[in-house]
Amino acid sequence: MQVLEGHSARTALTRSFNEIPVPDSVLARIKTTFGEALSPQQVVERILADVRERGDDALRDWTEKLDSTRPEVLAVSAQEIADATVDADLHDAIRLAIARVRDFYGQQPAHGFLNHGPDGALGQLIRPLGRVGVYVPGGLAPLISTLIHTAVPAQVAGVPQIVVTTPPGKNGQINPAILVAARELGITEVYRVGGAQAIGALAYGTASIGAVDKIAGPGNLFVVIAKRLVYGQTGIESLPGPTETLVLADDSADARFVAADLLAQAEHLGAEPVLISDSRELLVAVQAELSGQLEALPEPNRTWARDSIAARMKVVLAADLDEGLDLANLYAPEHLCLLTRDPWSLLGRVQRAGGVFIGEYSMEALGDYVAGPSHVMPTGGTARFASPVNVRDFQNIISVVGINEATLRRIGPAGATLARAEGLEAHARAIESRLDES
Ligand SMILES: NC(=O)c1ccc[n+]([C@@H]2O[C@H](COP(=O)([O-])OP(=O)(O)OC[C@H]3O[C@@H](n4cnc5c(N)ncnc54)[C@H](O)[C@@H]3O)[C@@H](O)[C@H]2O)c1
Ligand SMILES: N[C@H](CO)Cc1c[nH]c[nH+]1
Ligand SMILES: [Zn+2]
Repeated sequence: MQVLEGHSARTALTRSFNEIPVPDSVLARIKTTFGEALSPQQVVERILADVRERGDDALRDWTEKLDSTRPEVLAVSAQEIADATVDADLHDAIRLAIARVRDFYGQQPAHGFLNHGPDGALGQLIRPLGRVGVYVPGGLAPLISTLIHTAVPAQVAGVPQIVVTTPPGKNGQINPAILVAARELGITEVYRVGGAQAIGALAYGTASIGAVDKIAGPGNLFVVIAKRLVYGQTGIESLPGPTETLVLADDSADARFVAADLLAQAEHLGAEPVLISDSRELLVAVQAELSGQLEALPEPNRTWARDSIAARMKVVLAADLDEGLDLANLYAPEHLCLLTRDPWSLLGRVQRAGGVFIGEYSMEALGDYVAGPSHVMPTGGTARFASPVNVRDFQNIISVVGINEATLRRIGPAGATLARAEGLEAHARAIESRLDES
C-alpha cells in the first residue's frame, strides 16, 4: 500500500462532501438496475419524484426493484412488534445500550432561558419537534444500534411521535431485533421501506406514512443524497453517510489493536479507513496485521472489508504527532481514534471530528454500541460544520422578546435609524409609532 507524506498526504486528505467519488460497485449496480449509466443523484431524483406522485404504490414498486421484496402492507403491525423475540443476551444488550445512550443524553444541557431584567424579558423557549422520522440502515446489516442511537436523543428531547423506516429483508420482514429495540423504546410506528424511497415518504407523506417534521439517521449514498434533496420540505439533522475512521497512532501503539479498529469500520459498505503515524515501523506492522486479520474474517465480512481497504484506505507517515493532528483536523473524520503514548495530551488540539476515541480501551466499535454518545456522526468532511446526532437536533428554539417601555425609548431610535439606512420606512415608523405616544 502506498504511504503518503507531506504535500501528497495533505492533498489526499483534503475533501468535500460533494466531490466524494462514487464507488465503481455502486455505479455498476445502477447500470444493471436501471439499464443506463445514471449518477446516484439522478437515480434519487427519479425515485423521489415518483414517490411524490404515486405515494405507496411507488414505495412498493421501488422496494421490489431494489430490495427484491414487495411490501403490500408497509406498516409493521402492533402484533408483529409485540411478538418479536431475540435471545436473552441480545435482549439484555439492547436494554443496556438504550440505558447508556439515555443516560448520556440526559446530561446534555438543552434547556432554554427567560431573563427578566431591566430591559424587560429576553430569552429562548425550547420546544420538542412534533414528529420525527428515524432512518435505520438495513441494506447490508440491520443496524439495531442505529435505531437506539438516533431515537433516544429524540426521546430525551421530548419528541412525542417517532416513526421508523428501514429496508425489509428479502423475506419481506424486518429483523426481529429491530422490532424488539423499537418495542423497548416504546416506538409503535415502523415501516418496511428503505433507501431514497423511504426518505421521500417521510418528507412528502403517503397514504400509509404521514410526513415528518425532520428526518434523522444515517444511510448509504442514496439515502444521504435523498435527505439533502428533501431538505426544506422537511428538516434533516445532517448528512451522516458511509462511515470512516482515522487512527492516529505512534510507536507505542499495539499494531493488533490499530488493525482491528481499522478493520471494524472497513466492514461497513463504502467505508474509508485512514491510518496516520509518525512511526514507519508501526505503519509496516499494521499493514501486516491487517492482511492477517482480514484473512481471518468470515465471509461476507471479509469481502466488504477488503473492498473498503483496497478502494479507499489511506496510509500516512507524519513528521510527528503535531503534523498528524493537523492532517486529522484537515480531514475532519467521523471517528478520530488516538492510540498514542499520551492520548489525553492531544485532546486540546482536536478541532474537527465527529467523535474522538481515546486510548486502547475506547475502541470505536464500543462507541457504535454501548459507550453512550450516539454513533450517528458526520462523515465526508462534514464534521467541519456538523455534529453527532444529539438532543438539540430534535428541538426548536423560539426567541422571546418582551422589551419594556423604558428600554424601547433607549434603543428604539437606533432601530429606526438602521431601518432607514436599509430603506425600510415602514419598519422605522412602526418603531417610532410607540415612541411618539405620551
Ligand atoms: N455516519 C454514521 O453515523 C453511520 C451510522 C451507521 C451506518 N452508516 C452507514 O450507513 C450505510 C448503510 O448502507 P446500507 O446500504 O447497508 O443500508 P441503507 O439502508 O442505507 O441502504 C439500503 C437501501 O439503498 C437502496 N439502494 C441500494 N442500491 C441502490 C441503487 N443502485 N439504486 C437506488 N437505491 C439503491 C435500497 O433501497 C436499499 O434498501 C453504510 O455506508 C454505513 O457506513 C453510517
Ligand atoms: N460505525 C457506524 C457509523 O458510525 C455505526 C455502526 C452501527 N453498527 C455498527 N456500527
Ligand atoms: Zn461501525
